[in-house]
Amino acid sequence: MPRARAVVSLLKKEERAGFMGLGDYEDSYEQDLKKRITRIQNELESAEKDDESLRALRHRKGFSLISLAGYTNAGKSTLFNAIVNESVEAKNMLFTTLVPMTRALDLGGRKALLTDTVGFIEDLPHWLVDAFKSTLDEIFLSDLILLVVDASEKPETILQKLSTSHDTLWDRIQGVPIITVLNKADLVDESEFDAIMEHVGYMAPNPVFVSAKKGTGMDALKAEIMKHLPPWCFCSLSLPNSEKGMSILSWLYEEGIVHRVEFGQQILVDYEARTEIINRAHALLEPQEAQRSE
Ligand SMILES: Nc1nc2c(ncn2[C@@H]2O[C@H](COP(=O)(O)OP(=O)(O)OP(=O)(O)O)[C@@H](O)[C@H]2O)c(=O)[nH]1
Ligand SMILES: [Mg+2]
Repeated sequence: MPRARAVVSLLKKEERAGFMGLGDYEDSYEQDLKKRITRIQNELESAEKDDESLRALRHRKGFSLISLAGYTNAGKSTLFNAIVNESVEAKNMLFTTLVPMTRALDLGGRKALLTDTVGFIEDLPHWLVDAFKSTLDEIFLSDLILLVVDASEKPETILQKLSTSHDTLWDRIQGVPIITVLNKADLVDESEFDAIMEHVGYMAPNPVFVSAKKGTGMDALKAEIMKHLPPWCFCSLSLPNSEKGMSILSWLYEEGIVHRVEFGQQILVDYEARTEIINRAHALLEPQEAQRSE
């Protein structure tokens, strides 16, 4: 926040020509930058407040975190709304109140937090880059990044933006998978598709074409998301047929996908969940109670 505030005051001071050595400043660009700074300030403010609680909740609850990243105007917010409208929202309303641009979704039984972020802008002055970078933390914490690109731009521009986005993300994400989403497919015709694929092929081998505005390509995108979520493991567990066993079972229903339950002297349950959930379920049982096979 103090940094963002300094950024605003710096900008105010420097509103005259010659700012950043770029000569005359166009009004619209200046306005755009100011609006962006206000948004970054808001993001910083909410990020500071929510970061810890979000991270803690996410880990405790076994959520996967998916972030929308990309240049400004690529259509991230439109895509965010399209995905949210098409998906079942997870019942955990806590997240919606905690973080305005994050929604808890239920993707075929897998719970995910989808977060919209502020877009990259070209030629950010270096002192602003620092302030901006902290808003990227949301992206760096992700399990999966949807890198949204405006496919209606020239193939050269698409490639250049993809490349800059990768450079920005690469150092910090350490192997987090990136799905390239070529948005605004409704503005692209057949021959342009081919030109885009030729240009971006090596950088984005399996891009998904969507139109966030028209809602097309969403099934393919969801399938791609499911494919890239952190792996879950199958596990069979034998629980005591007791109050404790029942409460672990209901916890498993909440945290994972329960495929089969058989009630007898023991409760036999086949389920699927993140490894940390499987380990916790196991740890909740006394050694003699647990019989696990994976
Ligand atoms: N034709 C078309 N326009 C789209 C599509 N998706 C988004 N747009 C338009 O593109 C513009 C930018 O969309 P946003 O969703 O605000 O873009 P953003 O990436 O969130 O931008 P920032 O928040 O500034 O980073 C808006 O005018 C949208 O209506 C699409 O699939 N097709
Ligand atoms: Mg947006």
